[in-house]
Amino acid sequence: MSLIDTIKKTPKAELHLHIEGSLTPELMWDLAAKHSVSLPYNSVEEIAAAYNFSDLQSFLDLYYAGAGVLIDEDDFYQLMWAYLSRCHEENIVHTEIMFDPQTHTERGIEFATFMAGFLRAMKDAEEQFGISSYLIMSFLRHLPESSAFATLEQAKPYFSDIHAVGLDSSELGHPPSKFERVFKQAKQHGFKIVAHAGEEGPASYIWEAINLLEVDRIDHGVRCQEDAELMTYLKEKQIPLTVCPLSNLKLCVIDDMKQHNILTLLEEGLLVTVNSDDPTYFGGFLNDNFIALSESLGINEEHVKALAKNSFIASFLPEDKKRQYINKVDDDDFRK
Ligand SMILES: Nc1ncnc2[nH]cnc12
Ligand SMILES: [Zn+2]
Repeated sequence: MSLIDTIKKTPKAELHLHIEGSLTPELMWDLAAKHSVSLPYNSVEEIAAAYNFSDLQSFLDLYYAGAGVLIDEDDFYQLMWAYLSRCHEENIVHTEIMFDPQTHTERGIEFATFMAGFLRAMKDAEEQFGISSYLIMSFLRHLPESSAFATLEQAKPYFSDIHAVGLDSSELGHPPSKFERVFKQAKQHGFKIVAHAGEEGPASYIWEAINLLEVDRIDHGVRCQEDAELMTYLKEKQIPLTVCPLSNLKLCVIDDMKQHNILTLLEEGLLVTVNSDDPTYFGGFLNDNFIALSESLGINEEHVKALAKNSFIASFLPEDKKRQYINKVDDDDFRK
């Protein structure tokens, strides 16, 4: 079997995916027409052609504008359903999905509207495809701490539907320490904790995420290599990094995929996983990220299996489920 077939057929979990970043240009176009939202584009092709970014902020500006077409419950259903259908095609059997409540509540959309759409699609995907999915509620770090506290409060009726809280948006100038008190409260409510750190920001932000937010995983974390002590710590504690190769390339964190450090980190013994981040903006879903690594870094079947196993180890699934999936990665029967 070719490596591409192995990539496609291997059961995988995805742990770093922003649902708003899976909005296709086609769905954006259709929903804009449905709600008479004006877009600064004249066609689906023009939307796709606009996706050239110089850094994280240049992407975020388009990403938040694009989310403006998501208005009613069915829009959020369609968004989630499209992503989970793609998971089914890609053999993603479990996914932990970030959503940004403030992107919607700041526009006057009710918490109940997007939660109902998301949860209905997640239930349908579980029933029709057997895909399990968890939600990660992410706070926008460019907004004040008070807004994150208000979001945590608004989420109260949905606490049992949410597995973890996270931190995303503009990293530079918004260190994890800004949200220490919110995450302390979230932890007291029993949530798992993740945070974007070390994507554009320095290694010190990764230390803050570990020491102040007490994260269970770091999202991105690729700048950890700048601090040898941090590398040793991440390895010893096996703190997972949810790495997003095509995202790093598109946002100019690296100039060339050949420079990506994911293979070095894997071979050094860090618990790294492959993820798509915002697949429709960055030119590829999960399997495309694996394929990019095979083309540029020459990853082989053993690497693919190790990365797929890591995705389950690093997930928030119960231990027995993790074990079942890890065994399945080694079980050649899934390829037949
Ligand atoms: N790659 C990324 N970094 C920070 N915030 C994000 N929100 C969506 N994608 C993001
Ligand atoms: Zn992200």
